[in-house]
Amino acid sequence: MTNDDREDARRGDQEGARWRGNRPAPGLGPGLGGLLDGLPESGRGTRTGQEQESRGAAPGNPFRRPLHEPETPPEPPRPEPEAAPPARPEQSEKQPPAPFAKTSAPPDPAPAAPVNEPRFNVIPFRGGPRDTGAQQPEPQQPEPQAGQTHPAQAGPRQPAPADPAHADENPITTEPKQSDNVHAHEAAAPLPEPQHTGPQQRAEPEETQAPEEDRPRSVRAAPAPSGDAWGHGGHAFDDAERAAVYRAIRERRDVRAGFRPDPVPADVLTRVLEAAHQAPSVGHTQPWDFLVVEDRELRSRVRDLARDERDTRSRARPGPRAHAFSGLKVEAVLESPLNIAVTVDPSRGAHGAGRHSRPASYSAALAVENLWLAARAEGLGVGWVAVTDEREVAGALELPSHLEVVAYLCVGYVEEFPTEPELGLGGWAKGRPLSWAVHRDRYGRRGLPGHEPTTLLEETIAAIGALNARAVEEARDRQARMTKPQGSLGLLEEVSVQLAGLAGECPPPVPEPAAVAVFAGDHGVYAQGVTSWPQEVTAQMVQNFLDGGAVVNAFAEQVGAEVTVVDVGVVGDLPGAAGLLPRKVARGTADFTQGPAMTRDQALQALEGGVEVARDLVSAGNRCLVTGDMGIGNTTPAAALVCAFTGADPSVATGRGTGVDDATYENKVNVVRRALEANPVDPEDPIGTLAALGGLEHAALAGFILGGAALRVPVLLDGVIAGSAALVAAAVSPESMSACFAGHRSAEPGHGVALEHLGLTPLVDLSMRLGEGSGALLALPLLQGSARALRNVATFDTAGVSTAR
Ligand SMILES: O=C(O)c1ccc[n+]([C@@H]2O[C@H](COP(=O)([O-])O)[C@@H](O)[C@H]2O)c1
Ligand SMILES: Cc1cc2nc[nH]c2cc1C
Repeated sequence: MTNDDREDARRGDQEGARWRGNRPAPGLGPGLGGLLDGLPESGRGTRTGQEQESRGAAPGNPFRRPLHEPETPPEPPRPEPEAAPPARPEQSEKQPPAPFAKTSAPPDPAPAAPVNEPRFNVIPFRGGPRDTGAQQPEPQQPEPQAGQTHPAQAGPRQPAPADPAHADENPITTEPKQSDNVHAHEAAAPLPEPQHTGPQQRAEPEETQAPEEDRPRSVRAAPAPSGDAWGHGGHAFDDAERAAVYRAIRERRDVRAGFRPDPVPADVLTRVLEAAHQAPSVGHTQPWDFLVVEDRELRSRVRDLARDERDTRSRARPGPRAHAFSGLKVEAVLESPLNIAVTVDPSRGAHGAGRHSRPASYSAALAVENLWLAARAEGLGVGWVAVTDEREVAGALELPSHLEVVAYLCVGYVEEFPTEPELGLGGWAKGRPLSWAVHRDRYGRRGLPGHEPTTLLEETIAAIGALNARAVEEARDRQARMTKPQGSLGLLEEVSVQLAGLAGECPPPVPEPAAVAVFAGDHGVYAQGVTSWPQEVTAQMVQNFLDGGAVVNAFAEQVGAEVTVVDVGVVGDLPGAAGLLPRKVARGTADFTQGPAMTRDQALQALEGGVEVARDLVSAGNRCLVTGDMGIGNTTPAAALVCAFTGADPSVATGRGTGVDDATYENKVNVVRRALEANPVDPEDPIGTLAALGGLEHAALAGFILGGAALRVPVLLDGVIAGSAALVAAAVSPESMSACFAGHRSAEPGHGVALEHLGLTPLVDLSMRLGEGSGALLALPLLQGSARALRNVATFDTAGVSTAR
């Protein structure tokens, strides 16, 4: 085969070129241009008619087939076809079709579609897309007049009206979407706004209430969407009381600093303790005790324990996390006027109802929450010192040996209550929207009350949008004004522009901290002799990752990234360990030379598993997601996916993986060819194709990419396994590529084919072929450097440097 023949097989295919037309048009710098070009000046986004179509029920929609179809069992194994001879160009008429080569004509020029901005379910960055026009500022609420209820006390907000600009964007659910800039949890509870004045105008106790028409207007039942505002049965609190309850819940904070030394009056403290003591307890055992600690000597002991523990843990954390951890304040133990240790006696009421199944600490935790809410209502701050080992605290407090410490709390009046949870303000973690946590009837059927349940995948795809045009423009403009010759940062300039467009702000946040997720799975095609390594190496390497002994650990440590390993399909059992997410969908895939590798449901489960991992890592405060993989034999399904999605011939897309001899390589090419023949794929069904030809880690990686894109967090791709998963993600949602950066180009030839097809330019090209996330982690500082340059480098005007003549 000549080079020209190869080129023909890979690229000359007209149909392949047509499918490529479905992705954003290339045009900017090498590779990245495809993602950034075509952003209309109007800043109304890039969604083409065709892309719109791909979200709806129109022809060309990858979801013409429902995502969750009734399961049909894979066909029974077919007799093994005769081994095909090695691929030769003259046999091209026998080659399997390139299904995704046939799907689409080139997109129409971008019409004035809405700007794609963070929206429903997107966790906005702090200081995020506000200035892009993407997020409308909260309407200014007038300060309450005397006797009026402040809007902040008014209970959960009404659902925001659907944003007409996006009203048609989710063809899968029929429910109106919530406004982009409203967190689902903020808009969730449909309480009517209070109509009355203040807590002093309380409703009469229930039994003495006047007839409705005789009550003051302020406490009359407000018309409510369902039932009356007094609640069905008339037992609800009045509006002001409910608002107060919800306010205490909403404004409770874990206060770490800013305690005032003023003493807490005895009556106030007693009320707060009384509230704690009224907590529900399993079997009404009330297993708690409250040790009020004012003695400075005792408190100093606990403070020292907390400080030592914090410093030890901070040293064990990767770079940016260590910094954040070392900033955790423990001084509140002494700054606050008193501490309360909530203890539990596990032996109390051991024969009580329900105690066999619920440990006493459950009840004590409820007492802590009651205490916390009552304290908030009294204007008292509470900080839970959670960094310490509770047994050591018990020792420091000289507790009787049958008692355990459930919580150690700092209590006192405070300078202020933080507006948001402090860990959120410090970039440690972001709250999960309520809609992520509510399932209907069956786990996975997500939907808030009153909304049609949807799947995680549908919701994720609906949330993905293109780059923010205004931020892209600002970043380009700034690049041109920075104190350097234009273009001198090469590809990094476009990388920074893409980061800005993704974040919806210029300069964009530096993508740190980063987390690498290594998705691990095994493969039925292993039986076809496609690799020279034993299958058990997958599980053994997972253990190595968890023990910190692999290349991914070394490279992750270097760049301060956290390593998470996700078992989506390892054959063997993996013992539970910190850093391992057990998300096994199956014990490996089926042999795809005999039929589909996975059922559709398995592929969907793995995809959604990947989305969840992305969500959780971003909720944990990560600002960059790095892909990793582990799976003996997984370069074979990767090659098959590359062939299916790009039209490349197996002889072009297949490589030697971990390293195989010539005979094994010939066989591997043949196996890929047979797999494509055994699984005729529907060009309009990318998920069916994934199920037929992919692996569980490929599916999870595709979900991980989609999940990152929906949250507008950069996804740094590793090698050929990630590249093949990105082909799936792009077929499902072309705009998801706006979040993707190719960390490196692997030596595996299918990776180059995939990257070219996707229009991604690798940041590093070191002939590596390890996987695990190794190549992407080496590229992480480049991604971060591009954002740092845009943030930190002075412009010609501010630095007083002359521009070129
Ligand atoms: O990332 C790549 O491009 C890459 C290229 C070759 C091999 N690998 C890794 O090697 C394993 C699969 O190789 P193989 O030969 O068993 O298919 C799997 O664990 C991959 O992470 C990874
Ligand atoms: C040892 C080994 C380490 C790996 N890391 C990723 N894939 C791998 C494959 C093998 C065989």
